[in-house]
Amino acid sequence: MKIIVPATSANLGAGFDSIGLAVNLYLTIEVLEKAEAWRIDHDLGVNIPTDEKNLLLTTLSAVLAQKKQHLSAKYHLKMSSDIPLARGLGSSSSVIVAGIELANQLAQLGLSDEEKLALACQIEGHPDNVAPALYGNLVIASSATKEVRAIKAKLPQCKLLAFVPDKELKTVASRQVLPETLSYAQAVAASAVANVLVASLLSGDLVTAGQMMKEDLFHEKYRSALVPELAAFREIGQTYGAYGTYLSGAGPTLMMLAPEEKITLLLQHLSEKNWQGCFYELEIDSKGLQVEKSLL
Ligand SMILES: Nc1ncnc2c1ncn2[C@@H]1O[C@H](COP(=O)(O)OP(=O)(O)OP(=O)(O)O)[C@@H](O)[C@H]1O
Ligand SMILES: N[C@@H](CCO)C(=O)O
Repeated sequence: MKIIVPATSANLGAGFDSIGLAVNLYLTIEVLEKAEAWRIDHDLGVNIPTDEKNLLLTTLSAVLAQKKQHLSAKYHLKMSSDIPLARGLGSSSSVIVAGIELANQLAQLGLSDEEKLALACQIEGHPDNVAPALYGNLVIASSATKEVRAIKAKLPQCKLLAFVPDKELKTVASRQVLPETLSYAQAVAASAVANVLVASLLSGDLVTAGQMMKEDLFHEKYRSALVPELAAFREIGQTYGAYGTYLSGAGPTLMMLAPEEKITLLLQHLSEKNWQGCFYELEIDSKGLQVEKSLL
């Protein structure tokens, strides 16, 4: 059995903690033979555990505990991923979604998509990465009230260009620079920008959506000191024809939405900056979580 989960790019500016899209980089988990103890073979570096401490297996345990289930067997697993870790492309959410599906498959839980999303939100804390990791495409979601609500949509036709810096930025660290409170007037203004962002995305108006990404009042201005390339990335985008730019997730990845015919020119100007990192031309993943040779 094989579980495949896409990377995700959250926030899109003003959609902080509630909007995200799935992109075509993948985490793959393969279940191999039964074993005396859990073992995960991977090449993700020495900081990623190969035993029960791995987020995949802590997620599996949390789901089994919540469902009052127990597995009689342990397995040898193979994990591979082309999602850069701690870069703002939802690496942790992809593992959480994979861990929920692993529990679903091995314990035959028969979880619905809604139950998987609710579990994922409990573990991750917000839905903007886990929802598109599960469903694919663009998802606008809220777990702010008791029920998790998620609306699936298609991103209007465009290309995605990401700059992924060489350095990690953990979500926890990137959230520490955010203010604890916003005034009533600030909250009203920030949600007005977010509302227009959503309306423009759903009506296919990427020009307005790009404006609203830039006008975010929830998080980018507080985080810009952590990602010094943001201002120049945005300026190049604006000058050479991108629809919009935003800090992907908690950063440091920067994302640009642009018409296909502008990508070469944009890449040319961005490359001249000689920043430390890689550029990725990405596509939307429209499938989300996939299981091959399902046990259910
Ligand atoms: N394949 C994996 N196996 C186990 N743990 C992982 C794996 N991928 C990511 N993680 C854990 O998640 C951490 C990164 O999560 P973090 O939320 O900081 O960033 P991200 O999910 O990559 O980006 P963002 O949430 O901003 O989109 C890693 O440092 C590691 O602890
Ligand atoms: N919305 C989250 C995404 C990263 O988990 C943030 O920006 O902190």
